[in-house]
Parts: sequence; C-alpha cells; structure tokens
Amino acid sequence: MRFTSLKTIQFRNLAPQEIPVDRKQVFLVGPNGQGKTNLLEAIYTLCYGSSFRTVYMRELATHGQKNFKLEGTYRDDASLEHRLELEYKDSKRSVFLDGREIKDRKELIYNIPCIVFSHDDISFVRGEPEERRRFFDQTMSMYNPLFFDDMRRYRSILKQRNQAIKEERYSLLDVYDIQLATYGLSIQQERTRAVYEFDQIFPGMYCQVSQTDKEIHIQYNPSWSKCASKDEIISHLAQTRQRDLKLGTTTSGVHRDRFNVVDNNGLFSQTGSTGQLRLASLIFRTAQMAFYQKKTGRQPLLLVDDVLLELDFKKREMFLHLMENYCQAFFTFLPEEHYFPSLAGEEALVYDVENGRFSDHEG
Ligand SMILES: Nc1ncnc2c1ncn2[C@@H]1O[C@H](COP(=O)(O)OP(=O)(O)OP(=O)(O)O)[C@@H](O)[C@H]1O
Repeated sequence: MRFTSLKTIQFRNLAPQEIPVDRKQVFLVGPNGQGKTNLLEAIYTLCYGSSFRTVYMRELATHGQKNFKLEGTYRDDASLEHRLELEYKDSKRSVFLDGREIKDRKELIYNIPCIVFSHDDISFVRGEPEERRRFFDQTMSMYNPLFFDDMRRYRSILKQRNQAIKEERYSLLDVYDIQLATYGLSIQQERTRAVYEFDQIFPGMYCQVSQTDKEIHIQYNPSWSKCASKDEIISHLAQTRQRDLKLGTTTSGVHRDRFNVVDNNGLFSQTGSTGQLRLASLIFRTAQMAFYQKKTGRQPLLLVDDVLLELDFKKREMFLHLMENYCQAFFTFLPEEHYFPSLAGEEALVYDVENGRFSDHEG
C-alpha cells in the first residue's frame, strides 16, 4: 500500500496544498515548528480516524477554525487506486472511502496499518501502567479484530458497572460480573499469548541495537492472576464487591493489568538510563512492526518523527535495518541533519517544510 497524494484543509498550520507522495520514502525537512509533525499527524488521522497527539479532534483545526478536512489517494496491495477522505465538521467526524461512508471505525483501522515513531514513545517504558496497556492493546488490536471487539465490549460493561455502583443500583451487578468475566478472561488469555510472542522478538532486537547482551523482557501481570476460569473470576468479583462499593469503582479486572519491562535487576524503568529507556521505547515500536508482519504478512506504513537524531551512527544503522520492511515511510528531519541523503534511496521524495508549506527540497 502507498499514499500517492495528500491534501489537508484547515488542518493545524498546514497550507491547503496537494502534496504528491508517490514514493516509498518521503522526507520532510525543516526547522522546528514548521509543520512536519503536523503532516504525519494528518496521515495518521486519515488512516485511523484519530490523532496520536490528542484525543480532541477540534484541536486539529487551524486556530480560529472549527472544521477541517483531510484527503488522500492511495494504491492498495493489489495496486488498486482508492480515495480516502476525513471531514470534521460541526463537531462530527465523517470518513469516506471511495465515496462510501465508513460508519464503524473498526473498518477503518484494518484498512491502512500505520505505525508512528515519536519522542512521546518513551512513556511506554517510563510512564504509567496505562501507557503500556494502551501500547499492547493497540499492538493486538492491529491484527486481531476479535480482541478489538472484546475490548470494546469489556469497556462498555465496565462503564455500566461503574455507573451502577455510583448510582447505587445493585440489582444488575451479578449480570455485569458474568459479562465482565467473559470478555475479561478472553482478553487476559489473548494478552498472555501476545506478550509471550512479543517477548520472543523484543529482547533480541534490543540487544542488537544497543550492542549489549543486557536482556530486557516484558512481563504480563494480570489483575485476576489467581483466577484461571470464568467461574473463579465471577466468585472473585463477588468476594471483592464490598471493596468496589466502598471505593465506588471496579477495583479488579483487565483494566488494571500490568505490563512490566524488566531486566536482571528489576523494573527497567527504575534501573535504565534515559538513553536506554529511549532506545527501548524505539525498539518497542520496531518490535510492534515485526509482530504485526508476523501475524498478518502485511507491511505497515511508517511515520518516523525526528527520532533518529538521538542515536549514534552505529545504532541508527542497526535500527534502520530492523525497520526496513515497510510499504511506505515518512521521515521528518531538521535541516542540519545532513545524513538523510545517505538514508534516502534514489527514488525518495524530499520536501522542504516552511510555515506549513511543502516545496521541492533545495540542495
Ligand atoms: N491548530 C493549529 N492551528 C494552527 N497552527 C497550529 C495548530 N497547532 C499547532 N500549530 C502550529 O504548528 C507548528 C508546529 O508544527 P509541528 O508540530 O508539525 O512542528 P515540526 O515541524 O514537526 O517541528 P518540531 O520538530 O518542533 O516538532 C507550530 O508553529 C504551532 O504553532
């Protein structure tokens, strides 16, 4: 799959310009704050219907505007041309593929698999447990629509159960417990399998790029760790109900699961240096990419935002080698990063970005 052209209208600081992008590699070069990341964000939003930087769609509209529009044409794996449009108007998002409205976001997210490498990724390793949960849920949802459905249902039941607890409506709690146990157990089993497989990929990649033999692993610690069956979960929920009522929320379940990054000395977030944590977070993404490919046989679209700068030459080479299998990649660079010509294949497109405008690279 490859985007062939992109257009944004009233999106962040970007000028309403049609940008041809029909190459495997597209480089966006410009000083800070010119709009390079904004174009990556526009592509991601077009692919997934939401941004990787904010949950508030209205923030994406140009200051002083309320609406925006994104348009992209792409060729799919069978070389068929498609047109994807996303419009945000009157606080409502609509997405059209070849003129047909896509009502369920689920249909959209399996259309163009897209992976972003950004500075914020360090939160996978260092941040709150929720960040890692989100990362693994995203990793699994990318290839497994059943997992995506289970997550949706679980969240919906959890919301209803918490609402019932808050409003002191206890008659439906038994029913909610059964549903929570059903979907939760399925999620827990899938997470166990996925982390096991992910952990076959991640440690080797980390050793390769960091050029150490320091082993880092992912550990999955489920909230219902002592419950192997649905009945055991249901009785656990019954036993802990008083605690839930007292605290006004559901205190156990897969929404409380933990994914820890560990080395020989314990939690890597506490023992690793900032440089090691940053590197590990980049490797999380490369492993996500490899994992996706292993599961689906498809190559994702990559959006790589300024992350190469922090790696020394050797690590950068290793890292680029690991993330070679993409269908198309967009890289952002500062003008002084002179090494991008060595990275760009002969066919690569290079744009200078200035004040939200894209022009052919000079020089
Ligand atoms: N909603 C918006 N409307 C107009 N301009 C915006 C909006 N949101 C952000 N901007 C502007 O976009 C610019 C930031 O662009 P972007 O994040 O793409 O930077 P960049 O070129 O990737 O540089 P950096 O390397 O610093 O991230 C800033 O000038 C900011 O003021």
